[in-house]
Amino acid sequence: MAPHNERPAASRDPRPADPAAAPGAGAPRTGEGGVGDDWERRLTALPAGHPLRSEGVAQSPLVRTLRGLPAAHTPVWFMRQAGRSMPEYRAAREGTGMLEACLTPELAAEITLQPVRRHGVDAAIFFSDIVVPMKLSGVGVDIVAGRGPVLEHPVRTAADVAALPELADADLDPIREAVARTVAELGDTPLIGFAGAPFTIAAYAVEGGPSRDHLRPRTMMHADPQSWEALAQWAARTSGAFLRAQVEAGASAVQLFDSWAGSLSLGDYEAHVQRHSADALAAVAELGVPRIHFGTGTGELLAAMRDAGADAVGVDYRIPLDEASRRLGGRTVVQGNIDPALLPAPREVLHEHTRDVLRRGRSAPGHVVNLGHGVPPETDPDVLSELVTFIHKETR
Ligand SMILES: Cc1c2[nH]c(c1CCC(=O)O)Cc1[nH]c(c(CCC(=O)O)c1C)Cc1[nH]c(c(CCC(=O)O)c1C)Cc1[nH]c(c(C)c1CCC(=O)O)C2
Repeated sequence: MAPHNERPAASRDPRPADPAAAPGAGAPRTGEGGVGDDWERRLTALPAGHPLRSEGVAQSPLVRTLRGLPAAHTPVWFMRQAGRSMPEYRAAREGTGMLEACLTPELAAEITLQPVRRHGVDAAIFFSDIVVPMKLSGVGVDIVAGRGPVLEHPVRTAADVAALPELADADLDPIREAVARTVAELGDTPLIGFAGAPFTIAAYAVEGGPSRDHLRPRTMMHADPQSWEALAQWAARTSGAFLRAQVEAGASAVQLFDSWAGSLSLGDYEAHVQRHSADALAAVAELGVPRIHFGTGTGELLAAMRDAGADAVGVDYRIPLDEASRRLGGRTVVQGNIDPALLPAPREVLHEHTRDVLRRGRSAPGHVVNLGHGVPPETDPDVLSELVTFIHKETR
């Protein structure tokens, strides 16, 4: 790997940078997990030959930043970077259903690699979907184009919950194979694995499909707390196993997507949701990979989401990163939060907004640039490539 220019972007880290330092060599910033945690100790459970054990991936801007260490530049990747905005994605997906594509290892690996090749982003995100582990366990679910996940039978009663099939370890083999194929091509670029958080998974299960306010799962947690508990535990086990399979096969970081947690009050989040997300994140704790926790509309939940066991918190476009960092006590790495609405704006407008995001991100102990939510399908892919170059130039 080329030696890194170790000058921190905005001298936000007063410690001298040492490019030869082993992971975890930095002085701890906090004593309770998150930034500055004892990474080296946490690596011991990772399989031999794992990419995170290589110098290239361990010293990559994404991994260093998520660990709270200074990096060569501010890393950037985009949620939904693999998808309909790219002509090569549309070509690869031609005639293949979404879930079928996710479960064809060669195709899933190829699609995962496409945005890394095209945009030069600092991470790949595994091409799959939050409902894939549900599908692999045997639940009747499909992804309907333009709509999202739809279940054959919504899960609404104690009997529905009791009938949910358990995911078997061997069910995850196509995931392991796709991840292994992907990391074999990625070199020093880390792969981010992901899963849906229990609330977001349960929201699809109880509603039976996409919904706006997620009323049914929110009703269930109060009206039938036992069923809610059993459903959320099932979702945490299933998502946890999905995360673990990706990490063991080669993912070097993970993101838990609680996309719909923004419909919850802080009280409901703490009483009925947080411990289940903590269980999902705990499934990879001993493997030592950095963990990102993301939701939309979750400005009130940021600290609670961090406390579920995350090293970094993803922030949507609704609150600025300096305010997010303040709510996190200034001790947690943040990810975000370019407003996807600005992608088609004139270049100077997008650049000014991006500079503002970078400036505000400097108030946190680390900043990974992302969008506030996924790449809209109609995005001009050249805008994303140019944005990556711009961010790297601004922060080198
Ligand atoms: C809520 C959610 C889902 N899936 C996901 C979430 C959490 C993130 C978020 O909040 O957006 C997660 C997801 N889905 C997909 C990825 C792949 C990696 C990446 O980010 O590049 C990831 C991380 C691929 C996908 N997942 C889906 C697509 C589009 C399918 C297609 O190309 O036909 C992709 C690329 C389908 C999907 N799957 C889901 C929805 C709402 C949709 C959109 C339906 C549509 O508009 O057609 C459920």
